Amino acid sequence: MFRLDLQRLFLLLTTAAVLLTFANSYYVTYQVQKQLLIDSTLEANRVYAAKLAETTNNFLQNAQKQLAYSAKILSTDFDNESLRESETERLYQQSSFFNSVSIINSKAIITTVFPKTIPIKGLLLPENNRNPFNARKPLVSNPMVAPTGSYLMSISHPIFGMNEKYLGFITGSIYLHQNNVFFKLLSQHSYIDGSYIYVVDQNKELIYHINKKRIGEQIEGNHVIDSVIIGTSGSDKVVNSLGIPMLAGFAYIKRSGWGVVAQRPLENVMAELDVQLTEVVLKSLPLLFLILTIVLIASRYITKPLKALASQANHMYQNDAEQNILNIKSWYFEVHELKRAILSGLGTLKHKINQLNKDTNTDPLTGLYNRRSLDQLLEQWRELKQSFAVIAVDIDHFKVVNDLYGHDVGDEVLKHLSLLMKENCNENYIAFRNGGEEFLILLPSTKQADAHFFAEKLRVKIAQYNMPIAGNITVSLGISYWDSNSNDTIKITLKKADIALYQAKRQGRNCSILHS
Ligand SMILES: Nc1nc2c(ncn2[C@@H]2O[C@H](COP(=O)(O)OP(=O)(O)OP(=O)(O)O)[C@@H](O)[C@H]2O)c(=O)[nH]1
Repeated sequence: MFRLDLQRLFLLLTTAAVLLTFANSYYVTYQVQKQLLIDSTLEANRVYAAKLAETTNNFLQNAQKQLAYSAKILSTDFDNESLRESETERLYQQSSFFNSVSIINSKAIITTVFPKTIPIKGLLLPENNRNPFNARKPLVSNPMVAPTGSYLMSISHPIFGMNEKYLGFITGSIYLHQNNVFFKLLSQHSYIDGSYIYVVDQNKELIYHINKKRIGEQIEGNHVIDSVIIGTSGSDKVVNSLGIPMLAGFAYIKRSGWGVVAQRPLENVMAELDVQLTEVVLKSLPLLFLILTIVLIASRYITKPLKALASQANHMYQNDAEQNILNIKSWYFEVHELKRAILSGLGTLKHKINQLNKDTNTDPLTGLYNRRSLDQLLEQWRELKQSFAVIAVDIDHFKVVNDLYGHDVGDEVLKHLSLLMKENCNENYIAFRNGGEEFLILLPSTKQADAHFFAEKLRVKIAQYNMPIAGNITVSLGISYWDSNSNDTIKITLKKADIALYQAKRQGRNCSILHS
């Protein structure tokens, strides 16, 4: 089964944490910047709309002042045609406010017009265009269709003669579908960032729009327009008549009751934000990579000793395991503790294994090596061609000891006898308990005669030894010899020692016989 290692886990978690932190910062920055940009765009548009409203207001005021001045001059000699003609021309030429200037008399007849090319002189003012005539006061009209068919709006001023007699009025017209003063005034606005302005009258009709075709269009369902024509100024989000979300600033033009709106598509603002954010991301990438590299190095540094410990824990049975574990650098607390625990565990394990080895290779009663150890050692010696003599030892009439004194005393005899054999063996001789009251002593690189001499010496020592409760006992011994030149197998050699032992028994016991 696939299991993540600590380094990958560490790397995965820290990388995820770093990336999430960065992503969160980007997200928060994006949200804050978005709000800031929206707020600043709304504010910029509000200020701009207010400025344009003020400019338009000033323009209307100036235009009315000019008309008032002309009305004053005309009031002195209204019937003078050449004065009317020169005054309309002067107003048209000097002010450059109007597309045409005309004078209407008290019978609503157009008496004078400039440029003269406009064929309306002598015409009666249409009933639906008589607002300025009837109002008898300075007026800014709503857009209307003139007798010539032009879509226009007019600014007018009444003319009063002696004794406040109403003589008629003078009016300047602005042709909304042609190049006019509004275009000069309002089209200075930069359209690079997708923003634009428009002006609506009290009837929500477009008086000015960058797209001239839309002039005269009535706009419904736009809450910004609804607000501005009732005299409110401010800024807000709005969806325009084409369904495009906009950030709009709007301002009321007091003198005419119109509204000016400056707006920018939200999408353009967001595109600007995307550019800014991409720049932020690109600039933070080096730091992100640096952090991830540090994380990678740190993960290796932190997990390296743990990995080494885990690897050594899998090779505990190797001889150099302990040294390898000691060589692992434990530079932080947990690894140090873990290393200590593993070393302590290894020590306990070694001790247990030694104990286990001892238990499986020795006889629990006497502490001598058992038959299993004997077989292993003889197998080794056979491979190494190690010559040896073997002495088979058997207690004489041991049954009698058991019968007379009990099994426990018999056990004590076996223990004492084993001790005696161990004490008399030099460091090369090895004694085994072969089973029951039979023992074997292996004497490596020992000739038959020397082995026989040793057997005799041992036999005498045993015979002289005073066993607890049982007193003196005797043993019988059989000796044989093996080397690599021998025709016998090791098994036969042991058998021969056995045969010699039985020979000793038959000869009366308490003696040793060398197999011949
Ligand atoms: N107490 C005790 N007795 C044991 C043990 N193993 C074997 N014996 C006894 O050793 C005795 C061996 O008896 P035998 O094989 O008849 O031989 P023996 O009495 O020693 O006589 P010979 O060998 O002919 O001299 C038996 O009575 C076994 O019960 C042991 O571990 N403890």
